[in-house]
This record gives sequence, C-alpha cells and structure tokens, in this order.
Amino acid sequence: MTNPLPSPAQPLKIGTRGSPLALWQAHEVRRCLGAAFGLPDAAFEIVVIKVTGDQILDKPLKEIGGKGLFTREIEEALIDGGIDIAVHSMKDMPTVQPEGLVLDCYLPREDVRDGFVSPGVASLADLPQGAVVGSSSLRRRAQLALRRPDLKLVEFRGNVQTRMRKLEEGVAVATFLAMAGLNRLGMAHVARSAIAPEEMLPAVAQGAIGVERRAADERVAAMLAAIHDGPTGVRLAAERAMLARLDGSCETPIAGLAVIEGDQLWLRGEILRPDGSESITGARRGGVADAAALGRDLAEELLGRAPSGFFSWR
Ligand SMILES: NCc1[nH]cc(CCC(=O)O)c1CC(=O)O
Repeated sequence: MTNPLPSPAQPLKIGTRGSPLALWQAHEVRRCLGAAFGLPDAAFEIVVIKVTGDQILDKPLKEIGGKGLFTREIEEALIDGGIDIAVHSMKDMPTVQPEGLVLDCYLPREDVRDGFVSPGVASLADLPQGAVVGSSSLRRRAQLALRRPDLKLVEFRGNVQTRMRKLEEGVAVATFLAMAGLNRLGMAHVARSAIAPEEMLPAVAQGAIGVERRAADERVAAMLAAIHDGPTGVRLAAERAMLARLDGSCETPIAGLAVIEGDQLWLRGEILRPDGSESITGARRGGVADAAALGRDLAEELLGRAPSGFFSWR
C-alpha cells in the first residue's frame, strides 16, 4: 500500500443508513477491518446518511418507486468523497453499481432463511385458514399467495420494533423477517421458526453484507480485499448474475440461492407472478469458477419457460 493506513487523525469514513441493523453492520465492518489491520475504533468514523426509503414509512416501497431508494444518497456521498466506504445489505443492492463505484467485498454470509415471526402461531403450516399476515416484500407476498391462497396479505413496513408493535396491536397475526437481521440484532427469539429454503426460497443475496468503494481508491481496495469472504463472493456472483439477467431487483418477485458443495455450486431460482398465481423454478449445478455463467444460464431457462405477460416488471 502506497498510502498510510487510516488513523485517529485521518479516519476511514464508513457510510451507512441509520437503522439499528444498518448500524450493526457498519460496526461489524469496522470490527473486521480493525482486526485485519490492528487498528483502533478511532481509526474509523461511522457516518450516518439519511436515505429516501427510510423517510417514507407509510407507503409500500413499490409506490414510492425508483431504483436505489435505500442506496442513492449513500452512493452519492461515496462518489463525492464524503465517505470512503459504504456498508450495505446485499439483498437491497441493484445488480449494477453507478459509474466509478465497485461492490465486490462481502463479509461471511449469515443465515439465509426467512424467519416466521408471530406472537401466537408456531409456524407457517400452523397459520389458520384466512389468517392476516403482514409483508411488504413482493417476493414473500407472491410466495405466500402461491402456497396459501387463503391468507390475507397486508402491507407491513418499518424496522423490527415497528413490526413487532403492529403484531401486538393485532394488525396481522404473523410476519416474516430475514433470520440474518434478527440474529445480528440479538432478536432471533422473535422468530417462532426459520423457514427452510425448500419451503420459501430466500431473496438473492439475503444474509450477506457488502462493502462498496470508489473504483479508483487503491488503498481501500487493498484493505477490503483482506476482509472479503471468497465463498460468499462465489455464491452472490451466481445469484446476482441470475437476477441481472432477469432484470430483477429487490422489488421484483424473484428468489435465488446458491450453495457450495465441495468444488460444485448448486443454484436454485424462482420467479413468480406478483399475485402468486404462478411460479417457475429451476436449478443448475456447476463448477464454482463458472458461478456467473450458471446464474445467467438459469435465468435464460426461467425466461424461456415463462409465458408472455409473466414479467410484469420487464
Ligand atoms: N429489505 C430490507 C432488508 N434488507 C436486509 C434485511 C435483512 C438482513 C439481510 O438479509 O442481510 C432486511 C430485512 C428483512 O428482510 O427482514
């Protein structure tokens, strides 16, 4: 490295959203970098950035519209030099980054499963006929409608605490939250059960934290390389290549999960009609070196099998 490491006098600025989960993730990146380079916390500055998606809480995300609702302001700060790195939940990230930014550093992936959260019901299978469940995720809503057309789906937004309060108020009897977020916040106990991927395939990149940087910043590139988790990189390469070929984002009813088995990668994918009336699933196995090709290939297959009109988002 030509440039010196960050120091308390010249701290590395870590940009993040202000939600409890986002802050936890930013602190985790600081911890990993600190451990890798023997740096104190004071060598880093955590910069909280307000994003559009966090400020409008009374509308479904698809109504607010536009890409990068949770990332635009953070990426602008990164480009402007107001921050040096940005920490993100990879499942919220578009498949293409703005010119001049790179997103290729991932921490080891957490639990990829969705959690079933309910004060009174033990699992998805135990939900009574016609029960009201809350979710604002297009993927989860479509997957639920497909399996349980009897359920009534209501919009549910906000952080874990807000959603728990809504459940207590009886707005819905159950909701769904990524186990990864619950585990990180020490709140896994609110999940009555974790839903197996076979029952509900998770979102592409669920459970993975990514660190974005300026392409030209070689000092930061070298630092991030030291904390990058290779297996997570391979899995996300496959899942995100599939998502990209499907023109998907975190606001489309698409699920995908790659797992490594020895030197092989096993990728599963699912696309749904938003109303859950139809789902198309597929899988690919191949070498880990061909991760992105596997993802594109599976996307092509799913596209080829989808009747016209299936992709309301394309
Ligand atoms: N879309 C919001 C979001 N983005 C990342 C997570 C959880 C953490 C993760 O998947 O890494 C969540 C909340 C949720 O789906 O429960």
